[in-house]
Amino acid sequence: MTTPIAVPTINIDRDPAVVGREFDETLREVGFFQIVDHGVPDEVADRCWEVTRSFFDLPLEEKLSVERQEGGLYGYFPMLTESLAQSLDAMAPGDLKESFNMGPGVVAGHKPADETEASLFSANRWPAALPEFKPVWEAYYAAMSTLANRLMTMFAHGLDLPADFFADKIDRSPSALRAINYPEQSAPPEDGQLRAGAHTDYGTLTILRQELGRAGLQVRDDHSDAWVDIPPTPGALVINIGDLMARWTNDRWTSTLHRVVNPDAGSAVSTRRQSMPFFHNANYSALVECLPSSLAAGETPKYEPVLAGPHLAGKSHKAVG
Ligand SMILES: O=C(O)CCC(=O)C(=O)O
Ligand SMILES: [Fe+2]
Repeated sequence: MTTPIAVPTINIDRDPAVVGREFDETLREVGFFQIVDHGVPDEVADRCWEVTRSFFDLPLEEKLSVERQEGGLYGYFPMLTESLAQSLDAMAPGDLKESFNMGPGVVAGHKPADETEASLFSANRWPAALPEFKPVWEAYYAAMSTLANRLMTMFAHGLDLPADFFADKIDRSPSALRAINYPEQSAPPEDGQLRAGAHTDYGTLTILRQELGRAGLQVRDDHSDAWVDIPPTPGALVINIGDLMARWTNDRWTSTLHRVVNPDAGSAVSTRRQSMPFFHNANYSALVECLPSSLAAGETPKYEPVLAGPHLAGKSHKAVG
């Protein structure tokens, strides 16, 4: 039997060129790692985490007052609204989760290219019952954007590109901050129904905060034909790359399949789980095509060039119908 892949923990408070090199070594094997010493202030992260829990504890009608609008991507998604497995065209029941989603909002001076981009830059919805929710989420969104930009610079180093290679491709990115609540399961799941079905993320990179003590996130290891746990680790954030980065690198870096499994039935302790992924994206009109530094002599690009925005919107709509 092959040894399962290791998902390393990397301190990023070091020379970005050295860290980028370590990212490259890891991402050639598996599209996931954890980071520590990432500079996100604890109070910004913890206040956001706590107000989010209060949001999910609100009565359903309060949550529905900020429900996602038809065709939109932001606001509250009730239980079973999304099936991530369907983003890969697999047939699967709705995921056993509810979520709240925030986008960049309307950005002054940015003129969307078309209606789809305008929907990604539409106004956010905020729950009236929690006045502190909006400023606290905006602060965490800003901290995640700053961290994502730093990681993209490190990625450029790891890919032998100029440090600012991605800068003009991510300066108007429609990134999304999401909070997910996976409630206790009082009834058995349907066949093939998970907390989050197997999927790859769609964008450049994802920054995920998991709840300590609530396992469930697993990544696919094709070499050993197994699912490998990513344990929630104090102070660490999980980083994974999405499909756009895999396309950019011609699969030198893999957009790894992952899922969130159901808790054991009849557990004596609470199995409610909260997580907060920040899905970083490239600009809507950024052309994502094989990077010359990722093409070995004699190789041809595996993917057609795509515009980042329509690729993202196409995948989201498959998952939420
Ligand atoms: O909740 C988690 O730990 C991961 C969720 C996830 O992979 C996603 O929403 O894309
Ligand atoms: Fe994911």
